[in-house]
Amino acid sequence: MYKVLIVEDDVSFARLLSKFLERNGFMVETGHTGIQAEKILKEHHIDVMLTDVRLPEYDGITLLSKVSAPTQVIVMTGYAEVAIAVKAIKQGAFDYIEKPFMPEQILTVIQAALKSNSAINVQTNSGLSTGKPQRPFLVSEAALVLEEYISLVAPTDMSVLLIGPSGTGKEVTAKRIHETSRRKKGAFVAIDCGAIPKELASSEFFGHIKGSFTGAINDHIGSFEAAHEGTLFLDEVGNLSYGNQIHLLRVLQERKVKRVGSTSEISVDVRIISATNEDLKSAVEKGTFREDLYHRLNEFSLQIPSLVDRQDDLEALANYFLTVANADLKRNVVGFSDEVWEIFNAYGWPGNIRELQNVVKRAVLLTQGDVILPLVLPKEIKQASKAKADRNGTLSKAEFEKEQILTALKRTNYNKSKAAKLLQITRKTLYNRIIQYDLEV
Ligand SMILES: Nc1ncnc2c1ncn2[C@@H]1O[C@H](COP(=O)(O)OP(=O)(O)OP(=O)(O)O)[C@@H](O)[C@H]1O
Repeated sequence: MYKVLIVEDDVSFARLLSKFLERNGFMVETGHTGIQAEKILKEHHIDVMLTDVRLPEYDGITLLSKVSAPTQVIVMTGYAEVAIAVKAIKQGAFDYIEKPFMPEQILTVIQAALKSNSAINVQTNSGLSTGKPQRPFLVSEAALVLEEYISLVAPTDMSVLLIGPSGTGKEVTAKRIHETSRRKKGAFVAIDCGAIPKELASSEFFGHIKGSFTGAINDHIGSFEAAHEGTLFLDEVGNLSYGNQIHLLRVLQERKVKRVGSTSEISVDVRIISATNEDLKSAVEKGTFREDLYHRLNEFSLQIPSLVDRQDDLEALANYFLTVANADLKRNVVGFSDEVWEIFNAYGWPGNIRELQNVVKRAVLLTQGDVILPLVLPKEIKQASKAKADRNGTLSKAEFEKEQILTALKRTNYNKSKAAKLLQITRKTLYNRIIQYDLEV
């Protein structure tokens, strides 16, 4: 979780801002003066500092000089304090924001600051150390909405049903809910309901005692008991047999389990998160999935988007998997060529995040030089993206150029010098094109 330091002498505004950022998944520290902020900076790792310019003791610009990398600083200025904002940026602030601002505006600036930091980390990690990043910094609309829902539902004990295609990160989401819940000290136990034979499901869920059936050579703790005071993740829940659905429902109603072969009941305190990649509602209509169980599991449902529906996360995810693969394979690959990004952006990723992860790892393994080239990508990915490019062949030259410019700007976080470099044109030409195409940047 990223940590933000708010330095603001208006205590109620600081409190409001802090609550808003916490709801959006950040950890927050607050200081009301420069001296308090300095102390916090010494004691905590701060990813982003948001500071007011007008502070008691000394101002935000002086505080800026006491901050060192990798903390990014965003200065909050009053209306018409542009000169101060410019001074702040010259002295190393990442950006400034004029008060009053909309909550979404501050989120966008913080995300941009973190993104520019994560680019540095990716390079450092892939080049110099083997440390793996904790998780990628995702910025798509879909990822932000998902994060918001996770932070709302995690502190409750509601049963959550995760719905989404294979490889989209349902288990990762279930773990995040667990880790940000009050149950985080308890176990996270995952069962793949599609993988356990029907006749062993009871023993898997509820345990058994020695001798209760052929092959039961020892007492066995079931997943419910193992997840006591923690979270039980039921993957592919739609694959449970009708009989096992009845057993599961009974336990969820009574919160007690009986090991197979035993008569004594054991109380369990378990939160259930389940996942499905099929339409459970239609299974209910067809009568293959019990409606009462469906409602028990679905106190809150979350749709996990396909990778193509969160295209803005592709770059962060690919860079993240590059860093992880470098660490795993002890390699030093530094990035992807422009052609590879084009192929990645055009491809449909039917296997979603898992497929991207596998493609990047394989590419790292096959790469001889510093940069991943199309050469090391699987043929089907190149073919699919070529077909898409051919279909787009009807785009006019101007439309094509416009798209290229927008992609480059997005990829460089709207840094025009870097975008021009990427496009292999001069800054002046880029400015001319922005005016010519009336691009909002
Ligand atoms: N947000 C993420 N950040 C980093 N890695 C991720 C993220 N989401 C998914 N992954 C990776 O993608 C792979 C697939 O994720 P996961 O197993 O959670 O998907 P799933 O939807 O549960 O898949 P299935 O339906 O096939 O069980 C995993 O290796 C996981 O580590």
